[in-house]
Amino acid sequence: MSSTPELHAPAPSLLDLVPVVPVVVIDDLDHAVPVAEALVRGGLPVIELTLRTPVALQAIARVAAEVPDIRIGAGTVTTAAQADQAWAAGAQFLVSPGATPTLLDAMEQTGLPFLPGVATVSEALTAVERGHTDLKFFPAEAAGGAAYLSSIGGPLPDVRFCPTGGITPESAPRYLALPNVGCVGGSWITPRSALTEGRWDVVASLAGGAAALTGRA
Ligand SMILES: O=C(O)C(=O)C[C@H](O)[C@H](O)COP(=O)(O)O
Repeated sequence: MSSTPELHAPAPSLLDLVPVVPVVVIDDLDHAVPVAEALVRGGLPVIELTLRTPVALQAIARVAAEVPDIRIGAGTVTTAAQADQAWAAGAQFLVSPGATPTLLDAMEQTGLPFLPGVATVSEALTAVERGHTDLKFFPAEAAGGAAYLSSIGGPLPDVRFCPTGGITPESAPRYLALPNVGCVGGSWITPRSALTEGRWDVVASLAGGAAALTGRA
């Protein structure tokens, strides 16, 4: 019997999907699908929908069901229960602003890829001890910015980050130029005013600008 070797390409890291992961706050459930569609149109087929509003889980479920072209994740996962709820709603990845052992347990148990949040070298080492080398650096600008990440790249050569928090289209290239940064996160792509006014064209245009960002300033 001849056998064709199957190709098992490793799933790309969450850090290598897009240069900027849009961090989105949804107040009105009806905004979820048009926002996601606008991001896809603009060239950013990834959305981190934060669990900060009462409709967030429903919004994740809706996007997962109705916008197949986007990779939908849950952000602001701060409790074990939220990790489970996000998984059940259809989230395809999880992002947390920090990481406790309980939270790491819960996120691991979902089987989803996730980015645990860290702000210090010790926190990063704690995550690495558990096998997690793709991390969120939060709050990026306040915790030391690109200079901080550059400094810790020597002692932590195997760790890569998605810095998030206070990053702008102007500062993003400084981060993206670092070898230990795969992407950045930011909320500037989906301003609240654009959502409340239904300006999906604005979201698509901001997504287009973010999708074109690189480490070359
Ligand atoms: O909600 C979370 O899980 C967070 O960790 C916070 C967000 O990532 C930042 O609020 C986004 O930062 P901005 O682009 O400065 O708005």
